[in-house]
Amino acid sequence: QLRVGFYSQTCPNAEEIVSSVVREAVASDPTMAAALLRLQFHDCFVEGCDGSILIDNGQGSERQAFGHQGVRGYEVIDRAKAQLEAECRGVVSCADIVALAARDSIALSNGPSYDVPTGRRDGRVSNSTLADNMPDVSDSIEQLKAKFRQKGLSHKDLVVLSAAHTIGTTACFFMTDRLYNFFPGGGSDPSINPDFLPELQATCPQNGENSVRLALDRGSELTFDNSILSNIRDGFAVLESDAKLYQDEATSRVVDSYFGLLSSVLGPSFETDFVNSIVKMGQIGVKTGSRGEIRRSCRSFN
Ligand code: HEM
Ligand SMILES: [Ca+2]
Ligand SMILES: [Ca+2]
Repeated sequence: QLRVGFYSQTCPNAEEIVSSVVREAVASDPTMAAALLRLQFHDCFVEGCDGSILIDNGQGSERQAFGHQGVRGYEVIDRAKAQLEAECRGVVSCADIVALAARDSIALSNGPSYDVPTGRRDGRVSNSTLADNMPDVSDSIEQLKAKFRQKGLSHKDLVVLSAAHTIGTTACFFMTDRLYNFFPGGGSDPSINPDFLPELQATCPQNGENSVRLALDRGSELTFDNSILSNIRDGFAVLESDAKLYQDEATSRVVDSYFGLLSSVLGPSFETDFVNSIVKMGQIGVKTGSRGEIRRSCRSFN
C-alpha cells in the first residue's frame, strides 16, 4: 500500500527537506544518526509505524514508557515537520518523517542508500502501556524471536536489524545485570570475551554512574558496517540481546553467513539484507487511506 515517491506530486521536496534537516542535525551532533535509526524501530514496534511514539501529552503518553528508555531525536523530527508544514501544509505524516530520517541517518553513517516507501498516516493513540512488550536486553532468544515474529519479522530479520547496533551507544544502565548480576548470586555473563570484560567493567563500574555511555559496536560506533556482526561472533557484543544472537543455532547461522571465504564472493550481503529488513520493518501496522490522520504537530493529535 505504501509506495516510493508518495509525495512526488503533493510535496515534491518532502524527502529533500527531511534529508537536509537530518544532515544538519548529524553535522552538529554525530550521535544523532543512531538516535534517529533507533526511533524508527521504537515507533514501528508499538502500534505500527504511525508516529505514536512522538505524541507528547504528559503522564502516560507512549514516549514515557520504560521500554522506550533513552529514545532521542524528537526535536529533529519536529524541525523537519515545521519546514514541511511551511512548504506543504497538512501533507506529510510524522510517521513518514521518522522512516525517512532513519534512511538518511544510515546513509550519513556510510551505510547503504535505499528508497523508502511512503504514505503512512499518523496514529491516534498513545499510551505507555502499549510499549510494555518492547524487546528487552534481558529477553531470552526465544522471546526475541517471538516478539519479532509477532510483527511479521523472521529470525533472520532479528539478526540483521539488531545489527543496527553497528552505530550508537548504550547507557551503562542497560549493562549492570550483564556485568554484575547475571546469575542470582551475582557474576558476569560468561559469553563476554575475557579480553573485553575488564574494559566493559572499567567503563561501567558497579554502582557507578548509570548514564555513562559506551559504543554498541566496539571500535566502530559512527560507521554503519558489519563490524557489529564480527564483534557479536567474537564475544564483543555489548548488549546481552546481541550476544544471544550467537548462542542460538538458527540465529548464529545467520551471523556466520556474512563471513568466510565463500560468503565474501557468493554469500549474502549484509547491507542488501539490512535494506530488505528495514523496509519490511517500515511496513509494520501502517495506516493508509482514511485511517489515521496527518498531524499538524508531531507531538499532538489534531
Ligand atoms: C532486538 C531487540 C533490541 C534490543 C533489546 C535493543 C536494545 C537497545 C538498547 C538497550 C539500546 C541502548 C539505549 C540507550 O541507552 O540509549 C539500544 C540502542 C540502539 N538501538 Fe537497539 N535494541 C534492539 C533492536 C534494535 C533494532 C531493530 C534497531 C533498528 C533497526 C535498533 C537500533 C538501535 C540504535 C541505532 C541504538 C543506538 C541509539 C543511540 O546511540 O542513541 N535496535 N538498543
Ligand atoms: Ca508506533
Ligand atoms: Ca559500526
